[in-house]
Amino acid sequence: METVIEIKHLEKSFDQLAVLTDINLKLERGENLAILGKSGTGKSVLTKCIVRLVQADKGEILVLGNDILKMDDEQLNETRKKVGYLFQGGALYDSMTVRQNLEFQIRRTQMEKKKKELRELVEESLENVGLADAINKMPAELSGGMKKRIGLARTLILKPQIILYDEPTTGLDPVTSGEISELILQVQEKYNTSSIIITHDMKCAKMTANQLKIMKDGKFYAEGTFSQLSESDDQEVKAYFS
Ligand SMILES: Nc1ncnc2c1ncn2[C@@H]1O[C@H](COP(=O)(O)OP(=O)(O)OP(=O)(O)O)[C@@H](O)[C@H]1O
Repeated sequence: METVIEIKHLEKSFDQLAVLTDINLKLERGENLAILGKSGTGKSVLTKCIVRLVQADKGEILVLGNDILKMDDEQLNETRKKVGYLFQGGALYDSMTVRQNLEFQIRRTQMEKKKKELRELVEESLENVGLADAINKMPAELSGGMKKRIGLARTLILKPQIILYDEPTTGLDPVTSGEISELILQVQEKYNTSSIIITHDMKCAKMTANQLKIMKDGKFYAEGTFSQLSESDDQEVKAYFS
């Protein structure tokens, strides 16, 4: 097995607020890890630390073998190309068509591509999420579920080795949530990506994750597979499965 992310004793505070107190985790290649936890426990802060959108205070964050906290800007940019981050709202640019949103992702990372190659990449990533027809639409014309799919297509276009999903199914109806979870699985199988999935959606965790961790007071309180945790006698853990 190859470890793609390893975090050791990560700490992060904002002024007096200690958000992450002692985070330790390992993510292996091809594995999906779901992180559960009450609102405000620091799940988003943790994923942002992994790509240094938030600067950690202490600890080690090894991404593909290198410590993200010690990288210069160039190394950080290179690493960020390999780590896709799917934000909660999909974060599409409203004034751009779907095609332009996807092309911009490539331009932003200064990857040189010929026009034909760029067109093919855009089309392929839209096909991957089942939305080839939406290529000329504006984000305002898309439903919430479609926006999430396009957000994922935009992440996939860079062919990341790791994907960080921040609440990929929040705000969606159960059927569409199921479709997004199915898509997360398909991506993992097709590209052998490794993912961290922050979610409140237990169905999503059950469908997608090889391992689950429950966060509480800035650290992981419990961990295991879905079936292991679902059989736990601990009241705090049980609460997630009731
Ligand atoms: N840039 C920031 N500056 C100050 N405080 C912050 C910042 N970012 C996050 N926080 C605080 O850190 C805590 C954890 O926030 P975070 O968004 O990680 O929670 P979460 O577990 O992802 O919650 P949710 O499930 O509701 O999305 C919150 O108290 C939040 O107010």
